[in-house]
Amino acid sequence: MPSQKPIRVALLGCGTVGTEVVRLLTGQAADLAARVGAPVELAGIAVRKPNKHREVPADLLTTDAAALVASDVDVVVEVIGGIEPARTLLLDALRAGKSVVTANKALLAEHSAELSAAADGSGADLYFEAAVAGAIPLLRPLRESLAGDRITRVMGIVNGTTNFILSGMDSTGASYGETLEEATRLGYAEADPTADVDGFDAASKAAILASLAFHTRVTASDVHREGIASVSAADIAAARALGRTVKLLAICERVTEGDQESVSVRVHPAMIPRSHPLAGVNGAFNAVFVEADAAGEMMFYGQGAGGAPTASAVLGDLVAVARNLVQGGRGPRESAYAGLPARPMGQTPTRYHISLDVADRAGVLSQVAAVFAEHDVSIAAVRQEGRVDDASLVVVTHAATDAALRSTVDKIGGLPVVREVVSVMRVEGEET
Ligand SMILES: NC(=O)c1ccc[n+]([C@@H]2O[C@H](COP(=O)([O-])OP(=O)(O)OC[C@H]3O[C@@H](n4cnc5c(N)ncnc54)[C@H](O)[C@@H]3O)[C@@H](O)[C@H]2O)c1
Ligand SMILES: N[C@@H](CCO)C(=O)O
Ligand code: NA
Repeated sequence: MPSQKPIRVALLGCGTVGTEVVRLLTGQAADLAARVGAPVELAGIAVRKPNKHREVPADLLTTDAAALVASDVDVVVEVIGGIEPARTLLLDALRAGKSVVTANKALLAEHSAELSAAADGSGADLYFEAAVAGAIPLLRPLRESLAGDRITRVMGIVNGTTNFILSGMDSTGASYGETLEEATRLGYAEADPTADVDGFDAASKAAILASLAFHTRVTASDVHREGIASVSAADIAAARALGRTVKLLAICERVTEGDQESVSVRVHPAMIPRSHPLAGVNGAFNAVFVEADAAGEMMFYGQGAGGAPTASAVLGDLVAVARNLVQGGRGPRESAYAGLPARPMGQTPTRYHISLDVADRAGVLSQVAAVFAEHDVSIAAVRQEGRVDDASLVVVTHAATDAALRSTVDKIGGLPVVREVVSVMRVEGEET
């Protein structure tokens, strides 16, 4: 057993993740001590409701999180969530030289500059593996394992709730509303699912991923965000007809134009081929596809949410910061030296799938094609199927700027021969 002085840990928040952090920390105390080289001791747990029943030691509970942070602790683990009071508590901890482990993506996506500066000021560690894709080791590979490579793209499914809903719509053909109800009933979607279904959660994670991948400070406001509420059963059926499926993707891309580089960071639903590795990621699982110059393509897959999986990542970080305290040294600092500009969505190259109901008569296809040509959008594939008195027309484009594609869709929707724009969706994951 290590004889070193214990590493004292303050836990802030004891909900879904916090409860599991306590369980792992106490249940594996001897192994953790051996791995760290000193006992890791829970000094206190800050909660809001001390009388709520919890499977944690009652004598450690306090409602005064600020006093716990200010007490004689070495590490602060934050699993409260939200901006305040988490921001102030963590800034106080870091400024006092206490290392921080947090799962709080919303906070990091807005305030990582301030938090990193506070950590640098005192030499404390700031670790946050649990903030993106839960248990899946992803941030450490980006920050450390791939630090010698040049990452060009990070694309993934980073929200379990929306993936559960889209997978359900795909397998049953049901509407978005019906599937959301089912997800809520089964406890996957929260009572207020806004952060998930409107893409806020995924956008925070995309900002964190892009910052690490491109050594550039990216915040949530740099991320173009679209949720899944407008994905219809018709969109899913249109994807299915083309051998594709719809996923909510977080996409972080390095865009090179001449000698200018920028980063495009976006969250939106997109059709991907069923043969793509991300297409087989169903239910509440997460997966992230990374492309780097030398390493090539990599995929990280596993449980992106849930108390125990998220606590696994928190404990991994806790062991890392505790080891640094015992052995000396520090984890990686923020690396934002590249400072690449964020590319506006309108200027980002994307591809569209457009499904239309059109009149079935001579010249319709050429009228539609003319609108694409007018906007300099090149067509990759067209499929037309005649029905009794109209026709279904499906167009898949080559890459063009998102603004040109949007204008094309607007103009096509206004053509008298177009009866209905059935489905418009971006296409990712293959060259056409
Ligand atoms: N649940 C997941 O699957 C998951 C996955 C990855 C990351 N996260 C992140 O982990 C964090 C915690 O998530 P959770 O699911 O455990 O949330 P939760 O709502 O279950 O738990 C948060 C707890 O913090 C408590 N709290 C609120 N304000 C407090 C305060 N001022 N002082 C002390 N306690 C306070 C709440 O009462 C609640 O019990 C969030 O940042 C979340 O985004 C969660
Ligand atoms: N609400 C998130 C939790 C994990 O961050 C999800 O559904 O993926
Ligand atoms: Na992770």
